[in-house]
Amino acid sequence: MNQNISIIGVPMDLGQTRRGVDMGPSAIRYADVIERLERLHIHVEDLGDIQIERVVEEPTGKLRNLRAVTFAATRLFQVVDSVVGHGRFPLVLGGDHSIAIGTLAGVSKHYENLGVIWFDAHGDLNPVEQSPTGNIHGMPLAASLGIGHENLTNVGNYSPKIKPQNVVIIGARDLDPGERELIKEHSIKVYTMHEIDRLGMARVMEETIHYLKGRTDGVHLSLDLDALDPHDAPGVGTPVLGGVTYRESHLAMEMLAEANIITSAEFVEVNPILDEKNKTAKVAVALIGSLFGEKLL
Ligand SMILES: NC(=[NH2+])NCCC[C@H](N)C(=O)O
Ligand SMILES: [Mn+2]
Ligand SMILES: [Mn+2]
Repeated sequence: MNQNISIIGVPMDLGQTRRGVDMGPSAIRYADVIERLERLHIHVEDLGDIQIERVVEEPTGKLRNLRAVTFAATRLFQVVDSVVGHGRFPLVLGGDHSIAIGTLAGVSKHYENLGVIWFDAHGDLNPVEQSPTGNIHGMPLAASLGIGHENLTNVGNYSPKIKPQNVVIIGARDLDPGERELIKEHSIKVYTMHEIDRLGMARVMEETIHYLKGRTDGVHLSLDLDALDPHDAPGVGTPVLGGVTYRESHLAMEMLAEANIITSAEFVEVNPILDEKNKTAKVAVALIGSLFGEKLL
């Protein structure tokens, strides 16, 4: 793994309607993410937070806060682009999942075939018209595939960012009808909770690593804390019962560390207002530790 990490906070909460997820980056920093990484002898620089424009907006059709979300994504794109350009590993802390639009725009410019592991209870694949909520945090994977409002698909002035065959979704258990259609239409690889239960996380990760190793030249990990079961990660805005356990998610991170395939990552949807004594931020930091090679012995 790249031993030079740049941390970028994105205090974004306008991609959904539960207040508090903008405090995610602070909560993760207070849970000692930098100290944790430095103990692994990794060089960490903290670039601080991306500025979020807070203006009252009328919804654009079905889209809530399109202007502010696009503005933040464009800023994030610029910072991530420069971090990757300097040979450093961007570690993005959210913020709601809409920020993945900017992260992927910044990362994918530097790869021919960027792979994406979307660790999430949701698909975040809603085409605008089929979105049940109008919340942009339910759309970033679609936007990165080139599907959605052009403000979102065109961040960084190119589209699409990624190819459907380079995406693996892990932990899905809540998909909207439009998302199911898209998954079928583009044959996107998905490990729902059903497959995780049947095969076990070890096999799911072996297959995922094998699949992506053969076809990609870099892999971005987009980890939504709501992939975990709400018992283990209660501080999220859209919890869904029956999720990945604390242990399974650690195993997943450890196997990614061993395989040495991850070239960028983001940890999103930590909402301290909904959390219990910063538990979810602490889980995020523990997972980041495992992703960067923390071991007991
Ligand atoms: N990043 C997330 N937590 N996304 C949840 C999305 C929920 C739902 N599918 C929607 O479109 O609103
Ligand atoms: Mn989710
Ligand atoms: Mn998500």
